[in-house]
Amino acid sequence: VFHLREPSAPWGGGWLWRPGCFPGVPEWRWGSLPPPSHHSPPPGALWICCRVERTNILKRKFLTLLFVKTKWRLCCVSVSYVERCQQHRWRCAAVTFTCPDGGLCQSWVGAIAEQLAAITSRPRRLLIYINPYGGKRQGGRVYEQKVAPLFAQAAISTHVIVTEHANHARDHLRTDAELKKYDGVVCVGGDGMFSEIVHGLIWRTQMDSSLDPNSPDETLTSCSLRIGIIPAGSTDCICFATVGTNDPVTSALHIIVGDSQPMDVCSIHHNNTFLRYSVSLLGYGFYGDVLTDSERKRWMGPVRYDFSGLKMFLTHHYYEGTVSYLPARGVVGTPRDAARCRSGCVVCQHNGPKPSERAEKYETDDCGETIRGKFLAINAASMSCACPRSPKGLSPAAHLADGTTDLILVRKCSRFDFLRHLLRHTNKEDQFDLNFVEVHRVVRFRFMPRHCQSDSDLELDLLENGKRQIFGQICRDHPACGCAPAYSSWNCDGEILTHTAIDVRVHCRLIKLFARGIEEPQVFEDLTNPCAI
Ligand SMILES: Nc1ncnc2c1ncn2[C@@H]1O[C@H](COP(=O)(O)OP(=O)(O)OP(=O)(O)O)[C@@H](O)[C@H]1O
Ligand SMILES: CCCCCCCCCCCCC/C=C/[C@@H](O)[C@H](CO)NC(=O)CCCCC
Ligand SMILES: [Ca+2]
Repeated sequence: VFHLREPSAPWGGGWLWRPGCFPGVPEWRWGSLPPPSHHSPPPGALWICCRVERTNILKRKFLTLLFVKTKWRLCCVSVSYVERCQQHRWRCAAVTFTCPDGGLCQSWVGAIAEQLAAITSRPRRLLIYINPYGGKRQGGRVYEQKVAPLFAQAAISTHVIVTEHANHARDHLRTDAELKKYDGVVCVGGDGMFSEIVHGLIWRTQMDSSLDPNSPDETLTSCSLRIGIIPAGSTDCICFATVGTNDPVTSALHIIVGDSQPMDVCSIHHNNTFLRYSVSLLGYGFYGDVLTDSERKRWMGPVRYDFSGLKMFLTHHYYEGTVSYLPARGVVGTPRDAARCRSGCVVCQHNGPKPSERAEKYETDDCGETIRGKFLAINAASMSCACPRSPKGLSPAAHLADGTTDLILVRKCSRFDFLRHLLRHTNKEDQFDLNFVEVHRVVRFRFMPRHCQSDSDLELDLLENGKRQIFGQICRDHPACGCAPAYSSWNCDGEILTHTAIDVRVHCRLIKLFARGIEEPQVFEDLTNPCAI
């Protein structure tokens, strides 16, 4: 068999179904839309990638038998398509149509090519960054063996850059990359690598729009290029929470079919200076300490988080400070909802489109809430943060693109209670249904650690809590004492922030991913149907 890919054969997507009137093939029909009689995809009608090949097995066989060449020339059209498997995984499958007539075969190819060319959402040129040191250091191998062949099959042209140092991808995107040449940017690595791409693209977009990223009040311009994630990191929570699985082939197929999922991004500022962007977890206290400790153990690979997690759980530090926030008003949904953000989420559709109106309202609205206290953890989850460690995530009902973040405050409590809270991230129980945990859906918040509070605030504390506690705090601030530290660090999507006093604002749908959100199970229940291709 030899494959003869038509040089002009574009790759794209559409629907294949039966019965129909594809020329010469009574069984199957191809089109860019599903058949009108079906409200949902019929069994077996899946997104398609098309590969054209011409085989001459029979030709060769019969030539030796001195059969006339033209009579026995056999043409095949092989159509590759996406097949849904268990647990949100996608795989590439193929169906081959044989045709005794070369001209007819060419007309099929032409029909398919026409349909595919009409689909503009599919990327044709991608800029790819590979972090060779992420996770288990398998990024390069995963890309070469599992992803590159699929992109080649789909006729996607790629420019691949293997990063040589941290922030290589971010800096290249900020200044050097010729973004007009591409339909998307792909990172092969973990959440840290994704964060680099996000920082590079957002920065570049704001510069191109002459906007000031340092101002927390600036309405930022959304990035036009979509980002693909080939998971090869330690947590890979962005991929898991937007696709439902951490599987390189599945992610590659979502890129090939041109999916698009908008996502909220938080900008973090200190004294009107931009620090970083966050798309998943912004965590002070427990998650900040876990990250600080685990960075020293990078050599351990992904297991470093389990080790540092256990250590920080036993250490049981709490931190004092003040959190002020602006609740998300006029939005549908709360952090305690049973409903989850899924593909085509109606909450995101309802809350998402008018984010700037809400932001303006809040800028002139001074009625933020303020909470002062001792916290084991302060977490802001702009999305569920689901990952293999916690399949429902830090805030299971958070939304990918609703313009809000869920602010979770875990007050000082016993080790036993904190363990109950942590364990509930891994089972069906509600981690917020505890009297020392509160959760608020917000559009903006500030945190001020106690040691940064103004003198007047400290005097107020003195009056409220008595002299002894203030002296206790001063003692803790003193490094030589060996007492509990007065402040933690912020874990911002797996990077440590340089400041503890921060101002955070949510920017609704600032970026887009090559994903579609997690699909509801019934979408792929058809799999078990014997009619499936
Ligand atoms: N060539 C490189 N050498 C060293 N560090 C790099 C290189 N390329 C990227 N990095 C940095 O490595 C860090 C970690 O990478 P990555 O996010 O891919 O894996 P991870 O930390 O294991 O996974 P996760 O973020 O999912 O926990 C990133 O912050 C990135 O800036
Ligand atoms: C004693 C049993 C305890 C079980 C507790 C399980 C709770 C797990 C919640 C996991 C939440 C992950 C949030 C994602 C954060 C990522 O942006 C970040 C970068 O990859 N990862 C970490 O900071 C790594 C954070 C790792 C935390 C352990
Ligand atoms: Ca959100």
